[in-house]
Formats: sequence, structure tokens, C-alpha cells
Amino acid sequence: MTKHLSSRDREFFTLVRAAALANPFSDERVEIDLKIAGLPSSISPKDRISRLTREVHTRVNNLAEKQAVNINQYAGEDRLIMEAVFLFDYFHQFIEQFDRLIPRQIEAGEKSVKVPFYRDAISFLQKKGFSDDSALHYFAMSYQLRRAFFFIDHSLIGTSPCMKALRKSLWNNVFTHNLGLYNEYLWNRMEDFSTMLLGETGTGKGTAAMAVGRSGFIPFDEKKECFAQSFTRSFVSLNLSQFPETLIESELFGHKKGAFTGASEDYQGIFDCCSPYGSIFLDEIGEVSIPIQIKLLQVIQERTFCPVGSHEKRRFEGRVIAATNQPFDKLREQRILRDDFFYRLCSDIIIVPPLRQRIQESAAELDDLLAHTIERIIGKPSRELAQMAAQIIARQPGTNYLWPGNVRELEQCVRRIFVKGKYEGDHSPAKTSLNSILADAVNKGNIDAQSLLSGYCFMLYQQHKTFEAVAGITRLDRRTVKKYILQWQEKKE
Ligand SMILES: Nc1ncnc2c1ncn2[C@@H]1O[C@H](COP(=O)(O)OP(=O)(O)OP(=O)(O)O)[C@@H](O)[C@H]1O
Repeated sequence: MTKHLSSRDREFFTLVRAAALANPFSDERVEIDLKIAGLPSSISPKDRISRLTREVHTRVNNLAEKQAVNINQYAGEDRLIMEAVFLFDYFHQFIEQFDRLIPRQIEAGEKSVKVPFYRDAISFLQKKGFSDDSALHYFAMSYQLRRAFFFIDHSLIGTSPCMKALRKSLWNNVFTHNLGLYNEYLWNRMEDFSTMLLGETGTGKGTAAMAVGRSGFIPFDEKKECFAQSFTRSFVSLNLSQFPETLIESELFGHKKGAFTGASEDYQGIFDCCSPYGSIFLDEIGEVSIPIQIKLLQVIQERTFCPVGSHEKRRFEGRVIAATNQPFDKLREQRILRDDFFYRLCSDIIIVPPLRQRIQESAAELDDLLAHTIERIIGKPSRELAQMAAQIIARQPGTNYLWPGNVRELEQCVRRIFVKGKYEGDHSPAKTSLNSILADAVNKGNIDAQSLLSGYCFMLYQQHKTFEAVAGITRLDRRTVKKYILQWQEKKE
């Protein structure tokens, strides 16, 4: 007989469903959690989750007393709600076991490790009325959700609003903005969703790409009692600026022995190395010549490629993530990137913020990154060393320093402090871009309005190349724009 939720239960479980579907890095998710468990906003994230999951578990157990814990007892909207609620409860019952699996797999490397708790997890879902297939699907999806959370949360630290926004975008990049939609239609169809990461050098584009790459859906192989592939095989990267034009094709698609002078063995390119569940990361995409862009476009569209010197077609089933630290508009305007290539690569464009923006938004950012970097260098946390480094940096290069090399420079700075006891900063003029100069002057409060406007117009002119474009953006008259740009040029000459 069909069960109906009481209006009180429906209200509560509808909220639980909303929490289950929400982006865990969003403010919306926090608000829902607080509402579900009636918690104050001051509660720590850890306590919030533990109180929330306990509350939901208790309410699910209350349904057990009414013998109403099987999804097949419900129909219509109630069934949709209860499916999500049982999955939410199940996910949190097994969360620690999934979490333990991640470092085990990292340690084991490319061989997929056995999953001892899979039978318990699957039978938990079967008892709730899920079919064998859907229990297996949700088991694999739970691990995917946990991996994505782990990699996005652990590798990209920082509490500034722009870092929070980045983590939220990366989650959406893996699961789309609607987890329900992803689960129903897209979980095994994400290969055509390519991503472009934009940001200055050293901001964490490679790190962000790896977090996404390791978070794809990997099915569970019941016969082998392990996931079909280790997630450590899910991410391969290539820095396109490191290879001369003649070698790039080989690095991408591989080559056959004898394909050209010096090709003494068959060679696997990066497209061959990428697992069907993984992603390939093409760093410095702005460095790629037009002929290579055309070849890449073909692979992304047709999903097949041939190694150099061979007609044998190979399939590529992974996702493509590309990155550049060059101004993106310039790459397109100057036709360095072809339009068709751009459209194919950009299902999602994600901007990785510079360190100076992060520090500007939240002063704690520098301290958090110092603590994190020091822990990475010495293998354990040290508040004392983090404080020492922070004090040295505050003296020189100073609190207004712009960190042109971003997080990578900060890591270098910590090592330099260990060795020399000081860090002067990187003041080479090439590193000091106009927007950093303007940001610095605004920070210090030592620039007049005329100069700020003229610097801003000049910066836009460098990017967009015409007075009209700058006038359109600033909503100033074209002649005024020209006057400001010339003023800035004269001042600099
Ligand atoms: N938010 C962050 N939290 C912790 N570490 C970070 C963060 N962002 C970057 N890093 C670290 O900074 C270093 C540089 O990051 P990464 O190589 O990903 O930058 P990038 O933007 O890809 O650089 P490039 O454009 O030069 O290739 C890495 O060691 C990375 O682990």
C-alpha cells in the first residue's frame, strides 16, 4: 500500500532533498543545513554536518518504526523526496569509509584497490528498495561525490570569497549546477564538456584541473570488487609551451617507430594515456599553433586520432581541460586562438583568482597559505614557523606586496625564508603588470582620480586595442578615452 508523508515529514524531508542536491561549497547549502537541524550560523562546519546527519538519521529511523523505509512504498513527489533522503542518509553512513578509500588509493597508485565495504553499502540500498543496478550506480556516485569534495577542498585552500566562488565553480564543473540533472542524464556523458581555466601564472590552474580530473564518475566492477579504474589514472597533463612545434604532435597523439628521424620506438601520446573516465589537461593552450589547433579540434569533435606515422585510429573518451595565463580576449582578438577551437573548448570558463585579490579580500588568506605551505615542506604543521614567516613577509616585501608569481611565488618565498631568513620579493618590471600597479596604488591610497582613470583606460586599451572598445566599457566619450590613454602613455615615456 502506498505510504504518504505527513505534512510535517514532507516539509522536513523536502529540505533534506534540497541539501542533498545543493553544491556543498555554496552558501545555499549551509543555510539549508542550519534550517534542517535548527542550528545557529556560528556553528563550525564540522559540527554542523555531524548535527545535521544525526538529525536526518533519527528522522529516517522514526519512519522505520512506521515501516515506511522502502522507496517503493512511496509514489509521485513523495517517492522523489524519499529517494534523495535515503541516499543522503546512506551517503553519510558510509562517508568515513569512502574517505579512507581515497588515501589508500593514492598510496596504491594505478592499481584499483579492493573495496571491502561495498557489500554492506549495496545491501543498505537494496534494503531501501533500490534495484541492484541503481544501488551500484549510487555506490559509484557516492565515491565520486566524496572524491570531488576531497580534491576541491584539500588542494585549493583559502577562505576568501573569490576562493569560495572558485571551489563552487569547480564542483559545478564536475556535477553541473544541478546534481539531479547530472544524475539523471549526464553522469556518463560529460566528455564533451570542455573547460577553460584562466588565471595568472602560479594561481593554481593546474591544481584546479587535477581536482576536476580526479573527480569524474568511475563505475564499480562488482566482479573484481573494485572501481573500474584507479582515479590516479584519471588525470594527465601536458604543458604545451615546453615543446617545440615539431614535437608537440608526438606528445599529444604519440608516434610510430620510424615515423620520423629519431623515432626509434613507438611512443604513446597524452591522448592515449588518458583513461576514458579521466581528463587531459592542456596547459598554456595559447602557445599552440593554428595547425595543431585544427588537429586538436578534430580529436575533440570526432573523438578519434592517429599517432604520427600511422593510419590506425584510436579513440579518446576523456574530457579536455585547457588553461592559459595570457589575457584571453587578446588571444581571440589577435586570432591566436581560432574561434571554432574556442567554442569547442569552452563549455565552462573558470577564472582562478590572483593571490593579491585573495589577500585583499581576506587577510587570513596569507596565513592559511603559509601554514599549508610550511606543512607541505616540513611534513607536519608548525604554527611557530608560520608566524615567523608571516612576520618576515610583513616587514619585507610588505603587506602591500602584489605577489606577481602568486601561490608558486609564495612557496618559493617560504623556502627562501628558511634558507636566508628573508625575502625581498620579485620586483622585475616584466612581472609588474599595469593592473598590479594600479591595484597597488589603490591599496596604498596614493593615486589621484585622473591618473587612476587614465591608467585604467590604458589597461583596457592594451587588452581591446581600440578607443571605441574602451569607450564602450567605460561609458566615456571616445575623445575623452583617447585623451586619457595618451596622457598615460606620455607619463610613462
Ligand atoms: N589555493 C591553493 N591552495 C594551496 N596550494 C595552492 C593553491 N593554489 C595553488 N597552489 C599551489 O601553488 C603551486 C602552483 O600551482 P599551479 O601549478 O596549479 O599553478 P598554475 O596556475 O597552473 O601555474 P602556471 O600558469 O604557471 O602553469 C602548486 O604547488 C599548487 O599546489
